Amino acid sequence: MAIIATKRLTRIYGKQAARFTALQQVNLQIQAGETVAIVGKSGSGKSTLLHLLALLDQPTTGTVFFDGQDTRQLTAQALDQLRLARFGFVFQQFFLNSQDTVYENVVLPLKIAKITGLARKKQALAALKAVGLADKAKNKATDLSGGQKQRVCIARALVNQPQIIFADEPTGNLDSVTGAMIADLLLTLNRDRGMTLIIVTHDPELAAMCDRQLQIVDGQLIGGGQDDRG
Ligand SMILES: Nc1ncnc2c1ncn2[C@@H]1O[C@H](COP(=O)(O)OP(=O)(O)OP(=O)(O)O)[C@@H](O)[C@H]1O
Repeated sequence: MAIIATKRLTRIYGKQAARFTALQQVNLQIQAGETVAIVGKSGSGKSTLLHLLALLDQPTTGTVFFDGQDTRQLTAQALDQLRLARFGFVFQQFFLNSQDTVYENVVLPLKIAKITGLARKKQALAALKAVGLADKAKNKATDLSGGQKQRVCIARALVNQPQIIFADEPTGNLDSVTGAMIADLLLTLNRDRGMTLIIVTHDPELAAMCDRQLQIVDGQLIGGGQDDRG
């Protein structure tokens, strides 16, 4: 069974004259362990789709299924729990607490999940080690390079051992060499741990490294969805 599937997923922003259909009737399936790039021109609806798949936003019509479950049937609290336990997020703008240490940033999802004591410390340090930043644990986040900051974000995303990592332009703020390192790191997590990766990207190299590309044109999925029967 697909870990994520959508049926006629549609998102309309605004009302009346400002009404805009950002995503239209998207049907797709993503299997556990896949790496999927969401590609398309600026404004085509990529981030809109990612936010819906990650259950950060709700469709106007249509459905997202997670592990076969219709997510419309979940309460807000159940959705929060699901995201916290199963999803990790990486964004272009990092969203680190810059005055906190690297360790404090990475440990945050574990605190929210109420994991305490030695288990928390071990998990956070293991995540930092996985991204090659164990030696920077005590540094302030603000003192890191762009590539290092993104590695902290990846450590934070994987610290809860999620099933899926959602990334929105994870290499967008990085030079090409650093971007390639980050792309490699994400793909390594998929290979070594089986984490499903769903990545919005303008970076053709990163997109080509993924198993599959979902092509979005004007809010419609024109290729790569696996299931377009609707
Ligand atoms: N909150 C919103 N209210 C109104 N329109 C929105 C909103 N968010 C996005 N849009 C519009 O929906 C369309 C799709 O936006 P989206 O951010 O999904 O595109 P994108 O493909 O991710 O673009 P980019 O590559 O530039 O990030 C755009 O035309 C955008 O202006």
